[in-house]
Amino acid sequence: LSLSHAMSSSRAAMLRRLITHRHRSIVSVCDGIGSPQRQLTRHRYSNPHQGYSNPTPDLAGARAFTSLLSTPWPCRPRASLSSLSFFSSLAGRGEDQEVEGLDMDAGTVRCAANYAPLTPLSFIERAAAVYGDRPAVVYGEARRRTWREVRERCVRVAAALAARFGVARGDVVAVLSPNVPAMYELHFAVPMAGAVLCTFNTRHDAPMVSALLKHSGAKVFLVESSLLHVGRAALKRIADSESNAASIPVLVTISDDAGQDSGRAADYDYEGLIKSAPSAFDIRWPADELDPITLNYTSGTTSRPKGVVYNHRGAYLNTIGTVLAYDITPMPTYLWTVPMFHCNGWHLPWGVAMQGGTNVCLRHFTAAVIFDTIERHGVTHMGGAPTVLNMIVNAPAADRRPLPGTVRVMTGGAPPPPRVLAWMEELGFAVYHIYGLTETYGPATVCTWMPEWDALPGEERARLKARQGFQHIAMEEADVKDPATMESVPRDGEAVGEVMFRGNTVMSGYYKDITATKESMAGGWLHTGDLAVRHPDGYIQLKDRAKDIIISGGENISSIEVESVIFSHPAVLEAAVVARPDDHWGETPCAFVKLKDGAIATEAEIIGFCRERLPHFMAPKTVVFEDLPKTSTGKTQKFVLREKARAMGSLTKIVGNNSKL
Ligand SMILES: Nc1ncnc2c1ncn2[C@@H]1O[C@H](COP(=O)(O)OP(=O)(O)OP(=O)(O)O)[C@@H](O)[C@H]1O
Repeated sequence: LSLSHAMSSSRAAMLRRLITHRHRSIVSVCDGIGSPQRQLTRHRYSNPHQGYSNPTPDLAGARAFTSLLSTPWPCRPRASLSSLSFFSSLAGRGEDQEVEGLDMDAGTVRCAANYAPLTPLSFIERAAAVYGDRPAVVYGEARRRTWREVRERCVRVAAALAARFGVARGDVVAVLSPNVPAMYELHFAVPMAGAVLCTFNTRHDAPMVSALLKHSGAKVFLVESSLLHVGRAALKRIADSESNAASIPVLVTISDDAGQDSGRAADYDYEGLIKSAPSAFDIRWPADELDPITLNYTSGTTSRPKGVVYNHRGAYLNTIGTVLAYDITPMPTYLWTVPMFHCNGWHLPWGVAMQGGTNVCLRHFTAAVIFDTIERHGVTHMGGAPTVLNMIVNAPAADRRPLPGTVRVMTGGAPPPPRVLAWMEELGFAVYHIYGLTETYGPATVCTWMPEWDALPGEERARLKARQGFQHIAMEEADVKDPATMESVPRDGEAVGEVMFRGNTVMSGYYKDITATKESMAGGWLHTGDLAVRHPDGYIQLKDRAKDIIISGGENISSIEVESVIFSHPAVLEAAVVARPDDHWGETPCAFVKLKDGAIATEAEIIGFCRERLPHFMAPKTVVFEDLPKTSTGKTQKFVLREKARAMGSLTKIVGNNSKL
């Protein structure tokens, strides 16, 4: 609770009682430093490290404060990420916070002893204390740093961001980088500076990167050396279109070799910044656990990428949920094959710190590199979209190595074909299937495995594992609902509805798009746009994205089901099925198929294979053999294929009196 110094202490005390009574919580209002609301100051917190001094009372401040109080708590205005700093605390972690009554009659309080805003930053503090001398990051032959060293580097990066570039609470710091150690460190360093980390997809081109830089309002832009050409071209586009030089982010290069800071504005170097950082810096802990921690853009599979805001509380909870869902016990060795730019690496930069594990970083990988690295470092956990699993199971025998022990693999991001899951298990991997969206901090459900299923035949096990399952421990609820009535669909494995979520690991919102935010959460549930059924045992199974479902002769066809069958054909490497417009049927399934190297299959053969295994109306009527266009998160860009199928025109020709050809 912050109160204006303009008020008498008795009025302040009265207001405090009122607020506590009305909201049953203590409201942290604003920090008053470095913001236009300077006059609104923290009355009951003080922080000796921040050089706080009594400001002059000011009417505008008092008015702003009054209007804040009259605004219901959940609706306080939060217009932009930087304006969130308005609500931030001066205090460190509230050590000098006075005791506040939560319910005086019941004798309960909220104070530093029993409350700290949840944040994944606390994981690295603990890791440095508990696992200080153990390896935290391994990269290439030479790079190996302990948890104490990594934590120290993160604090120095935070100090440099604040001191060199004036990064303040709520500012956005953008990064374009593969999974190198700096990318890992920035997941802690940027929030330690009180700022918001925004990671870009490494396959984006300069126009897209410049659009996202502008949209995010990033103040600093860190670019790994192999992507500098994209980063520089993006900045040039902004410079060409902007008259205000201050709105062009500062470029910092991340390179493998410890470089020197040349001091030239456009030429900062990550390692140089660490070397020249001020030695003392107080981590800017979030004042409010709902303060933003990261800004993630969606994969752009169905439309242009949308900016999704995560908060500290959600990130903390989702990390715990994911670590538990994925059986990450203390001191794992985690291989970084999931891009950290995708939903913050499914929250495992924070998750590996939580369990004091070793992060094996990789810039690029092939199946051979994966097998080699697993063997060399004794990898216990890794993750990947189904395309990565596909790469592993199709690796030539010469590239494979025996696994040193059980390697747990978390897969998600797209529907995993049951056949691929079965092959992975045959190779000795233990696969965990998760499902979620950028809007749910990545992982939101897990196909919880029941021990009695171990005894089932391989194909049946894979079929069960391909289901998306239940919400993980940190998500309150996942359901399949009819979006018109918001009623849950019956648990019969047949009625199709939309997957919806509610809970603490649903995004804060779409950045700068309150209309889209409200729409996405209409009725108190996050609407996913994914269509699914619920089986009698409660497990959710995705059938399609709403945009991908094929409607043929009035029957719904799940493209995922047809793809699963095509995938099980021995000659097929990848498959995607989309709707082809049809004058008679409305739509018919059209399959795009990539064959394995050297394999041969004809259109008639693929269609026949499907007709033997599926109701005939579900079998593709057209098969096209070609490479599939992908997003950088490994998803097939079905909108591109749909366009191609549309261009083919109708397969059935109506020749009059409704007779067809
Ligand atoms: N395990 C899974 N099984 C099936 N589909 C999945 C799974 N995990 C994720 N998905 C799909 O990925 C979607 C979430 O993807 P993400 O948030 O990365 O961006 P996107 O939805 O692909 O991009 P955009 O929203 O920009 O079109 C889900 O809505 C779902 O359709």
